[in-house]
Amino acid sequence: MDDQPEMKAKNPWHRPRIIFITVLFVIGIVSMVAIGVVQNKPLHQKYKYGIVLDAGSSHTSVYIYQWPAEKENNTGMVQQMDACNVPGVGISGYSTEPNRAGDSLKSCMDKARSIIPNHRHPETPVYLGATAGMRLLEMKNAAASEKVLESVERVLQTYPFSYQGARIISGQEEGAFGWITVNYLNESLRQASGTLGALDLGGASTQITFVSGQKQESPDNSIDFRLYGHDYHVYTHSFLCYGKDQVLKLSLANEIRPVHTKTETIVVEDPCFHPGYRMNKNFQSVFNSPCVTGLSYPEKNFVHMGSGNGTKCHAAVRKVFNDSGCSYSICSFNGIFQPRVEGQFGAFSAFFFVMDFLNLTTLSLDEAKEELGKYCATPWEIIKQNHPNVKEKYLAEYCFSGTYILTLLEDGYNFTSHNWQDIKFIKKIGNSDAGWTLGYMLNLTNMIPAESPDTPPLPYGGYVTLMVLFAVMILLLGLLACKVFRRPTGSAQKEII
Ligand SMILES: O=P(O)(O)OP(=O)(O)OP(=O)(O)OC[C@H]1O[C@@H](n2cnc3c(O)ncnc32)[C@H](O)[C@@H]1O
Ligand SMILES: [Ca+2]
Repeated sequence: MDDQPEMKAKNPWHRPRIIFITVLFVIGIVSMVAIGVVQNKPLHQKYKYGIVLDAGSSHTSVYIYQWPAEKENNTGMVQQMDACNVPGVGISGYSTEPNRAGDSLKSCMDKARSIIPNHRHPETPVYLGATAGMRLLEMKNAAASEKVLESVERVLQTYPFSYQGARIISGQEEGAFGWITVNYLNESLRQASGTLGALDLGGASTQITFVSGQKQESPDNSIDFRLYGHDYHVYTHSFLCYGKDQVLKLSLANEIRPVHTKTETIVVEDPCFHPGYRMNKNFQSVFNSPCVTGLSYPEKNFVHMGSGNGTKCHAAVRKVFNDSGCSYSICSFNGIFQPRVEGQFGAFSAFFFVMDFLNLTTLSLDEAKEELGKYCATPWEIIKQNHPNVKEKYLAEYCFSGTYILTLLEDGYNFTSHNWQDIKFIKKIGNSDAGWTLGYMLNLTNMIPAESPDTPPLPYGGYVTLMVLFAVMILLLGLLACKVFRRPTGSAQKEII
């Protein structure tokens, strides 16, 4: 028993060995933490890109989207990187010279090529979707619409991207993808809670889409989605010819009909244009659309003269809605089934442009009607003086467009003063425009899974924190163990001293 402490005290390697083991232990722990951190660190942000061309009736816009390469299936990850407005008219406006349709896209496509990194070009998908302008052209002249699509296809194929096709999308798709876009951007798809309805007003058609708990009486208007593990029963309808440019033609045509055409100068008085507004127009510009049907018209010009009367304008616009003949329990207009509107709505495109210009976005329905009445009665000269920088065509039409919007929402879709505040007039959500294009791309690239993707139980930050805490705990335990392990030796040494 006496020999033992003497032997330990004499061992010259005892202390260095403990130091060596401790150092190794510390290095081990530090390496473990370092490897954990490095291994799980997000890779240097790498983005992927996608391009969607919205070939609308009034103009084409090119949207470029980007998303972090490793997070394709996470909601809210795809963002709009850039939007480019193609100069000139929409592609359906090139029906008589189709080659110019493709050429018109070049400036925006060149821009896309310059802002997307070169090494991503071959894998960047390009989609073109045409909406109501091309639907109408197809109805009027199928061969011309085919040529226009061929022309845009030829040009898009000259770019180094992955061309995925140019086609006319259906009104149902336009409504559904607009709904997906706003709910994806609003991050409402992951939570089973409320979604946003989508209201889109274009130049040639308008769409209404919302989740409805009521019985869907018309299969054409009903879509079922399963997204991120949730089921959605969505009502949608697209009214062709009810975009604001076509309704202007319809309502003008209604006012022209009673006019006696034998007189020298035909004057059409219009309560939806400001007093003092006088413009020479061609009958053809009103009657050239398949939306304005069954009428012969004189090959003459007419004088379009404003009288600025909100009440009469509302009455004139009201005539474009047909309220008779609903074969369902409930309809919007023109015999189309529509359940009662439910929940919150995002109203975008021309709903926003017009209501925002008129400063009506935050008013109640009654206040909006009153303000609009005053605006319509304002003389055209004063309107022009007050807005010298606004395009004159838009400026002349805001009274009509505002009246159409209020009439469509109240008399058409049956919103009331009680649920008026449920409509939010929006242009963007975050940095991305509200519209059908993002939803279209998410769908075609399978970026919205039916089931919720498996997510790690801990976020990255939480994972690293836990790793560090555990490492520190093990280190402390190790040191404690060393101390306890050394204690008998120390007391034995003391005994010798
Ligand atoms: O959906 P479709 O019917 O194909 O048409 P579009 O896609 O071309 O239609 P937009 O939403 O781009 O525009 C809708 C209408 O609003 C008009 N518009 C665009 N910007 C506007 C602004 O700032 N003020 C007023 N009107 C505007 C435009 O000329 C159209 O008549
Ligand atoms: Ca549109």
